[in-house]
Formats: sequence, structure tokens, C-alpha cells
Amino acid sequence: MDRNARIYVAGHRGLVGSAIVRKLTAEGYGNLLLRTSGELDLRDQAAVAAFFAAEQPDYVFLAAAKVGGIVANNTYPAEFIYDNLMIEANVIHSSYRTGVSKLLFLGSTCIYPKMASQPIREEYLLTGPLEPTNEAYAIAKIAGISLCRSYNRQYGTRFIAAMPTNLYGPNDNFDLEKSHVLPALIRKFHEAKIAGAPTVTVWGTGAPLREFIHVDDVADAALYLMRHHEGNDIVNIGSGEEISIRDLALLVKIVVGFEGELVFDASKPDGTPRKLSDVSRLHSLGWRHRIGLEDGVRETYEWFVGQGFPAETM
Ligand SMILES: NC(=O)C1=CN([C@@H]2O[C@H](COP(=O)(O)OP(=O)(O)OC[C@H]3O[C@@H](n4cnc5c(N)ncnc54)[C@H](OP(=O)(O)O)[C@@H]3O)[C@@H](O)[C@H]2O)C=CC1
Ligand SMILES: C[C@H]1O[C@H](OP(=O)(O)OP(=O)(O)OC[C@H]2O[C@@H](n3cnc4c(=O)[nH]c(N)nc43)[C@H](O)[C@@H]2O)[C@@H](O)[C@@H](O)C1=O
Repeated sequence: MDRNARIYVAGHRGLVGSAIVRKLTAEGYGNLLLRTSGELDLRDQAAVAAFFAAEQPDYVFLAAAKVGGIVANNTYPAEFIYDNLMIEANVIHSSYRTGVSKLLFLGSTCIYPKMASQPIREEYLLTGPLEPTNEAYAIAKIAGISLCRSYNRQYGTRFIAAMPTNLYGPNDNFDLEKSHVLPALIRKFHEAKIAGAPTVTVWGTGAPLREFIHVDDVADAALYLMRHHEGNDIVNIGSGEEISIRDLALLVKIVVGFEGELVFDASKPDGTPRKLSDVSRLHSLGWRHRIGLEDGVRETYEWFVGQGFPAETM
């Protein structure tokens, strides 16, 4: 990617988008095209077409999406499928129409079958039923993969797709109802410590296993794939390491310094029992993650505390 290339980072204020902007800026890319959802609603086909015609990006990092944790996905399936289908269809189609040189689409490891054998290889896609709590979002993301592959086949575009596992880091969503598990636990343990509360409630049984990767690693992988990966093969972006939700909660408890007890709320869904991605394709392309989970959680907690309170602003 030429340092003067016109690079559009869709979703630049989000967890992944902001990390990609940090990395591009640090590496001297000064021609970034950035629009908030208020400035450019990517569900609006005409507005997206006008933006692409006017700005003519050379590269597109598609990190804009309707994103949320297990309860958000389970509660708002129509929003998750509609927003994500519209965003990806509009951005990918306009990228084709205006001759974007290369686009990276971000899906998620939740696209794989609920009971896929572990670790999950990219070829397990569409080999079994999906996890019901996030099926709408997963189908939208699978459609995004097909958009990339179909445009590549019919129009000769260079639209690549990567599937990150659960990610976390600075600038995450810390809303207690809509966020993912790691930011929710960081906030819950911190608020309980400040308040001197006796317990922290963890959703589900604590038994499910999840894989986590720091968002700065994901941004690094995104640039690496934009530079080095071609073709229709999707690529998992993960650490290849998993941890139970119970052990994750105990890790956050120690990092935050909370002295109380854990309470498990089994009325909340566990979701898929395991979701460990096979990262051998990513490794064979020459990239590995660098940030370990404990270091990453400590760094994220320090960032979180630095943001200040009151909590309702998070
Ligand atoms: N977080 C995770 O654990 C995982 C995320 N992913 C994927 O990574 C990508 C980024 O996720 P993440 O950074 O966590 O998400 P965030 O929710 O942090 O950011 C999403 C961004 O998308 C933008 N956006 C949402 N709707 C619209 C819209 N209608 N028009 C324009 N922009 C919109 C928002 O812009 P604004 O701020 O301006 O409103 C926001 O900045 C997504 O594709 C997601 O599927 C994959 C696996 C795990
Ligand atoms: C990235 C991925 O993220 C989602 O899938 P998920 O990994 O199941 O999501 P999650 O992080 O919300 O939960 C992981 C586990 O953690 C448990 N859990 C405990 N306590 C809290 C808690 O306080 N909040 C949350 N959210 N979960 C909690 C929770 O019960 C579950 O067992 C989908 O968006 C999917 O589409 C997707 O792409």
C-alpha cells in the first residue's frame, strides 16, 4: 500500500476501526478517509455510492458493523441481520463500482457451526447448524464472505475476508447489556471494587470456552493480510488459545483487585460451548499474535481506569 494511497477505514471509531487507524497513522499513511455513522450511514445505498464516487478510495478496511455480545445478538436479531447486510452490500458494491484496488472485509468466528470440531478450520464453514443466539449476525457475515467471493469471481475484484475471534482492548463497548464478556467483566469488577460490593455476577454457567485476541494484534493482522493475502480463502484471526469464562472472570478479578466472590447467573445464555479457531492458515501466511491475554487485560484495564467515570458515560 503506497503511503499516499487513499484508505477508507469504515467504522474508524469502533474497537477494530480505531486500532486500524492507530496502526496506519503510526506507519505513515496520511491519506485516510474517515466518516462517522452520523456523517455517512452505510445502510443508505445512495449516500454510500455518492461518497465512493466523490472520494475514490484505493483501499477499504470494512470494520463498520452492528456488533454486540450474546444478549444483544439474541435480543435484536432483525437489527443485526439488516444493518450488517446493508453495510456490507453497499460498501462492497460501491468498492467494485469505483474500482477500489483492494478491500478487507471483517467477519467473525461466530460464522462457524455451533458444534464444529475444534479447533475450527476455515473449511468447516456451512457444514452444520449455527449457534441460535447469533444466527442472524452470522448469516449476515456469511453473506459478506459470499459478496467478496462472488465479486472476485465475476468482476475480478480483490476483496479478501478475515474472521477474527472474540477481541478486546481500548475503545471497546462497555455497556453492561450489549457488550461482549471481557469488557463487561472489566467494568463489573471495577465498579464492584469501587463500591465495596460483596459479589460480581457472571452470566451463564462459566463453563463455555472462548478465545481472545487483543485488538492491536487484529489491526496488525488486518494490515498484514491487506498486504500479503489474495484470493477467496477466508482467514481466521485468533490466538489459538482458549479459556473458560470462569477462569477469565478469575483473571479479571485478580487484575482489577476485587476481593469479593463470583456469582453465576444461569438464566443468561452460555451460547456456543467452544469457539477455538484454527490459526494455521494465518501462521502459514507468516503472521502470529504477540499480546498475551493477561498482559492484554492489564493494559485494557489501565486504559479503562484512565477513561474516568461516571460509568454511564461508557
Ligand atoms: N468485537 C468483537 O469481539 C468482534 C468483532 N468482529 C468484527 O469486527 C468488526 C468491528 O467490530 P467492533 O470494532 O468490535 O465494532 P464496534 O461496535 O466497536 O464498531 C463498529 C463501528 O461500525 C460503525 N457503524 C455501525 N453501524 C453503522 C452504520 N449504519 N453506518 C456507518 N457506520 C456504522 C460505528 O460507527 P460510529 O462509531 O461512527 O457510529 C462503529 O464505529 C465488525 O465487522 C465485527 O463483526 C469480529 C469478531 C469479534
Ligand atoms: C465475538 C462473538 O461474540 C458473541 O458471541 P459470544 O462469544 O458468545 O459473546 P459474549 O462475549 O457476549 O459471551 C461469551 C460468554 O461469556 C458469558 N458471559 C459471562 N458474563 C458475561 C457478561 O457480563 N457479558 C457478556 N456479554 N457475556 C458474559 C456469556 O454468557 C457467554 O457464555 C456474538 O456477538 C458473536 O456474534 C460473536 O461474533
